[in-house]
Amino acid sequence: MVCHSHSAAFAGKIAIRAMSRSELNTPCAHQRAMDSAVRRHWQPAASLQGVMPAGWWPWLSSSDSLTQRLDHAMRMLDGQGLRVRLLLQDTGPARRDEARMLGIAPRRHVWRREVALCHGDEPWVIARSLAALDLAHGHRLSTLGEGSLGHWLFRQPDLTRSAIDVSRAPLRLASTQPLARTASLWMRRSMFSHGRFRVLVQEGFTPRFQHALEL
Ligand SMILES: C=C(O[C@@H]1C=C(C(=O)O)C=C[C@H]1O)C(=O)O
Repeated sequence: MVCHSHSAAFAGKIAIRAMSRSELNTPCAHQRAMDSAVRRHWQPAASLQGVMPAGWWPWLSSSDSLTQRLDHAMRMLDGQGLRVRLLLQDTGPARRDEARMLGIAPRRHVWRREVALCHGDEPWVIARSLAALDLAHGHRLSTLGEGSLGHWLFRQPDLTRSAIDVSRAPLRLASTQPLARTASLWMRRSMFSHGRFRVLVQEGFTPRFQHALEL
C-alpha cells in the first residue's frame, strides 16, 4: 500500500488521538490514525482538501450533479451510460442524525428512496435520500421510479445545496435487496432545497467505483 503523509494539511483540522511508540513504528501508522479520525466523524468536505486522496477529491466535493458526472465517466469507459436501480421507495423512520438534518423529531416517518447508480450490473454509488412527508407528497416524488432524482433536482431553477459533509463510515441502506448490501468506502451527504421542499441526499462510493476509475 502506498502511504502518503498529509500531516501538514491535516494539522488543526481533526484531532488525532495520541499514538504509542510501537504504533508510530509500524508502517503507515500515521496514515491509519488520520483515516480512523476521518472515519468516526462527518467532516465538511472543504476541510479535507489535501487530506483525502487527490483522485477522490472532485468526486466527494463537487456540488454539480453526481448523476451527470458518473454518466459521463461511464460513457468514457465503454459508451455505456448510468443506470438507476431502485432498491426502496417507501415511507419509514429516519435515523437520528438524518432527523436532525431534516429538522424533525427522531424516528418520525419520512419519504425514503434508496438506489444503486450502476454501470451495467456494477454499483458504483449507492444512495439514500429522505424528505419530510408533507412536502415530498406535494412533489409526487413516488413517480420517479428508475428516473434520476438528481436529474429532477437540477432542473429546478431555484435549487440550492448545503455544504457537503464527508465520512469514511459505510452508508447503510434499509432495503433488503442484494444490491443494498454493497459496501461503500467514502460517503457524503448534503441537503437540497427547492422552495419549501428539502431533501437529504446521502451517497456511498463503492470499491467498484474506485477500481473502475483507478482511484
Ligand atoms: C443528487 C443527485 O442525484 C443522484 C440520484 C439519486 C436518485 O436517483 O435517487 C440519488 C443520489 C444522487 O447521486 C445528483 O445527481 O447529484
